[in-house]
Order: sequence, then structure tokens, then C-alpha cells
Amino acid sequence: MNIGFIGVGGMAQAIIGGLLQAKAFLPEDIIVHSHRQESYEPYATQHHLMAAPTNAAVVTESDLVVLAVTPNVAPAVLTEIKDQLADGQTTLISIVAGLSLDAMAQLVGPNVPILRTLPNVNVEIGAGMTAVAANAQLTGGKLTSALGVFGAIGTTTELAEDQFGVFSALAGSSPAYVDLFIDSLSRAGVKYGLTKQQATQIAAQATLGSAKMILKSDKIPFALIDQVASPGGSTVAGLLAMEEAGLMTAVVKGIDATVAKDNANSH
Ligand SMILES: NC(=O)C1=CN([C@@H]2O[C@H](COP(=O)(O)OP(=O)(O)OC[C@H]3O[C@@H](n4cnc5c(N)ncnc54)[C@H](O)[C@@H]3O)[C@@H](O)[C@H]2O)C=CC1
Ligand SMILES: O=C(O)[C@@H]1CCC=N1
Repeated sequence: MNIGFIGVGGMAQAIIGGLLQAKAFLPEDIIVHSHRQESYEPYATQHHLMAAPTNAAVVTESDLVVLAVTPNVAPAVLTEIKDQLADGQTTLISIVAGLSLDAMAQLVGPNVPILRTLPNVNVEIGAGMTAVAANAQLTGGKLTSALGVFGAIGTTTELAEDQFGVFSALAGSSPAYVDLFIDSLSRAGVKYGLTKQQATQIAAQATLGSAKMILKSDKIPFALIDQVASPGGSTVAGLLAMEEAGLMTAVVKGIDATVAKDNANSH
């Protein structure tokens, strides 16, 4: 089984890094091509991957092909590789935000098995959160293989396509928002005399532990707050000050803006 990548930007590199770390694919079974030869060739050489000369060649060489280009060029790339996909032998896996199964089928034809996914960058360390939706052509062993790609590098969840927008905000974009939160905690630590490195390590480890607690607990996060906020203590003072500054409203507004932009870009 081999896997090709069309587009070798930030997200493709995160997936490839995760797959190599998980030993889900051998380096020589990973084929890459993207727009700029000067960036994908050195990347392929560095990681001992196969570099293909064209997008069409990636499809011809691959059992699974991951479309990892930005949404604005995805339709043109799908049109470019349509003939190589037409026999339905290669499974198309898209990670393109906002691009529906129907829109893809209209571009590549009705026989192609397609898995629409929305991974997040944490796949790079095997801790991804990926939404998946398969079309009717993707069944049996082909479906198992396609799902296995993301199962090897994190958690997957089957999702109705009309929920991909909110998923993209809560899982696809949220690593950036959590990074902002951790950096804000860390900056506050610097304000009180910690080094940035110390403060970041402390804030990141505390955030990781809290996420693990939430996943393990049968309580909602709001209930866990009360476990931390001692009566008359410092945490409740901090919580009230954060709320006065509008933390929850700011987060929900951020998600509203993310979902609105995803909707505007979707087809
Ligand atoms: N960055 C993230 O955390 C996530 C990104 N995505 C999706 O992943 C896709 C890629 O995003 P990024 O990696 O962030 O973008 P990027 O800009 O880092 O990578 C895009 C890649 O596509 C290549 N490319 C452009 N035109 C091409 C063409 N005609 N043929 C072949 N390759 C071409 C570029 O050279 C580059 O390697 C997007 O569709 C995005 O919606 C989905 C989930 C998370
Ligand atoms: O920013 C973006 O458009 C993509 C979708 C989810 C994460 N990154």
C-alpha cells in the first residue's frame, strides 16, 4: 500500500511526519508533488520519500492520494488529475476545508472512491482529531485503508458533511487558539518574573493535564472548575476577572468568525 500527496505544505508535512513516526508507511511508499519543485524535492530527499514529476504521476503511482492544496486551487488540481482517477482504483482523500464530496465528484466523475476529511495539525505527533465522511463508492477494504491513515495518527470521528464547518473551527483551527491561550498564560508568567521558556513549559503542561482530565472525567468542564476554585481563594478571583474581560464571549465570537469564513469558502 502506498500513499501520495498533492501539495506538500504545512498540513501535508504534519500528516507525513505523523505517518512516518507511527511507522504506518515506509518512506519509499510515500509519493509527493507540489507546485514548487525547489521545496518538495529537498523535502522528499530529506525524508527519503519518492518525488513525482507531476500531480497526475502521483495518482498513477498511488493507492491512496491525499489532496493537500489550498481550497482556491483544489478544483483546478482535481480537473488536472481527473483522467488518472477515472477508473476508480485510487482512493481520493481530501483534507481541503469546505470542499464537499458532491463538488469533488462533479470534478472527477462518479466512480471515484472519496474520503472527505478535516484533520488538525496535531496529527504530526499522533494526537490528531480528524473528521471523516466517505462517499458511496468508498467501501470495504478501500474504506478501511483510507480510515486507517488517520486512525494511525490520532482520533477520528465520522461526521455529517454539514457539520464540517463547526468541526473545522473546534478542531482544525483550535490548535491556533489554544496556542494563543497558552502564550497568553506564559506571557503573564513573564510579567511576574518567570523566563518565557519556563512559563511556556509550565502553561503547556498544565493545559495538557486539564485536557486529559476532561477526557477522563464524566463531568462537564464547567463542573471541574469548581474543583479548582477554592472558597475565598485566588482562582475564583481570576475567573471573575477573566469573565469581566469577556473571555467566554471572545472565544464564542472567534468561533463564529471561523465558521462564517468557512461557510463563505465552502462549495
Ligand atoms: N493547516 C491546517 O492546520 C489545516 C489545513 N487544512 C487544509 O489543508 C490544505 C492545505 O493547507 P496548508 O497545508 O495549511 O497550506 P499550504 O499553503 O502550507 O500548502 C499548500 C501546498 O499546496 C501546494 N500547491 C499549490 N498549488 C498547487 C498545484 N497546482 N499543484 C500541486 N500543489 C500545489 C503548495 O506548493 C503547498 O505545498 C488546505 O486545503 C486547508 O484547508 C485542513 C485542516 C487543517
Ligand atoms: O485556516 C484554515 O483555513 C485551515 C482549516 C482548518 C485549519 N486550517
